[in-house]
Amino acid sequence: MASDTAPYDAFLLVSFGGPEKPEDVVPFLENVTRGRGIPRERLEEVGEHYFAFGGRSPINDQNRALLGAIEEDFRTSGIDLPVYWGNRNWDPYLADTLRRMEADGVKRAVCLVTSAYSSYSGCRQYRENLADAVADVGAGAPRLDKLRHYYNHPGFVEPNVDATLTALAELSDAVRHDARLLFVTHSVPTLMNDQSGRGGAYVSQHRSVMEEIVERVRQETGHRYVSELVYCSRSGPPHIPWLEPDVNDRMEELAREGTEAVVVVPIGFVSDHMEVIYDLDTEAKATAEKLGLEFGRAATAGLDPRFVAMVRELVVERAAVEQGKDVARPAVGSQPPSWDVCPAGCCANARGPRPALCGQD
Ligand SMILES: CC1=C(CCC(=O)O)c2cc3nc(cc4[nH]c(cc5[nH]c(cc1n2)c(C)c5CCC(=O)O)c(CCC(=O)O)c4C)C(CCC(=O)O)=C3C
Ligand SMILES: [Fe+2]
Repeated sequence: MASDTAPYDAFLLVSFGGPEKPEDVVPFLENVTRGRGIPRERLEEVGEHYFAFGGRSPINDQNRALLGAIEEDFRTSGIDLPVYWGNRNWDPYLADTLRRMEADGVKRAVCLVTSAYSSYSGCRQYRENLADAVADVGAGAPRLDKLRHYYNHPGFVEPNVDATLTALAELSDAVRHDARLLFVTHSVPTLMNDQSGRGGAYVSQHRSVMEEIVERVRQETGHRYVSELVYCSRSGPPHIPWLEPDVNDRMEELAREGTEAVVVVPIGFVSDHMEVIYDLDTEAKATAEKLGLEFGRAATAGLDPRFVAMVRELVVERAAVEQGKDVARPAVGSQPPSWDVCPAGCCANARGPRPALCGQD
């Protein structure tokens, strides 16, 4: 039987990677920040976040679980594609995974990266990592296509809507109605936002997800919650502007203005990365306690079956495109479905052009 995922003969999950034991932490941070100009004090501080969790990031286990769920979903949907996983910053490294794919006879794979939005860090840098890994492996490396951005796919947005509703329901009745929704994502340099997508896409994509969730929560609850986009994990030297406000700073202001409860909704993250379990569940929660704010945290998409099914739907959609067929491209909110092949110049590398796959340049 011809598979509806031709021309692909494998699926590749592409992610960030994280340390798994205390001895991994410093070499991991060196991998992440090589040539990125991150001050030493920031590195020491972030190292402490990892040490506080036993030197183990949750991200690799989350990717193993996601890959397992995708494999199972493929199997029950009659899709016969082997699944692979490779990282930018830690074992299993992309080049090692590509070597294994070559040895298994894989010729052409479709890739999902674990960043949903456009930015250099979340898109082009992965495209550069794929180019580097292919160059490393040589002529026998599989050909790679990257799935479109999925921040506005219903399979990503709907789990976030339900998670917001659940977190709101868990607040006490007295404060729920006037609770502030704080949609949280990873801060990036303002220049990186300016250069994201065809310009400013990082923030505008997050805003469209936030507005869609707020509207759907209104449809369910009859109340339009006052909402805003805030940031976590600011890094870099202090003289370089990054997206603001920081979630903690904003909670300070809100508490002073009389807000009694906040729900943080980490739409910038697909699972409970270190930024979620440290910056939100540990640091922001402590800030809320100090300020006397009631605090809720919405779950990330994680292993939600709709999110897992989205991966399959995107694979089938892209295969149909490659077969020359017309396809429906599900997308919710104010933004159209994203491109399959990144346009020239999108998510530019502020340090200058480098070889990248899956785009026009
Ligand atoms: C947009 C974005 C995402 C996408 C959202 C997504 O993919 O989910 C993301 C993901 C991640 N970032 C992660 C960790 C780190 N990011 C760092 C540094 C930086 N991130 C940046 C941006 C982003 N990062 C930037 C502009 C820097 C400055 C250095 C540079 O310009 O490249 C540093 C260095 C120390 C520090 O500076 O904080 C670390 C340790 C982890 C793993 C977490 C875990 O272990 O669970 C993940 C998934
Ligand atoms: Fe990061």
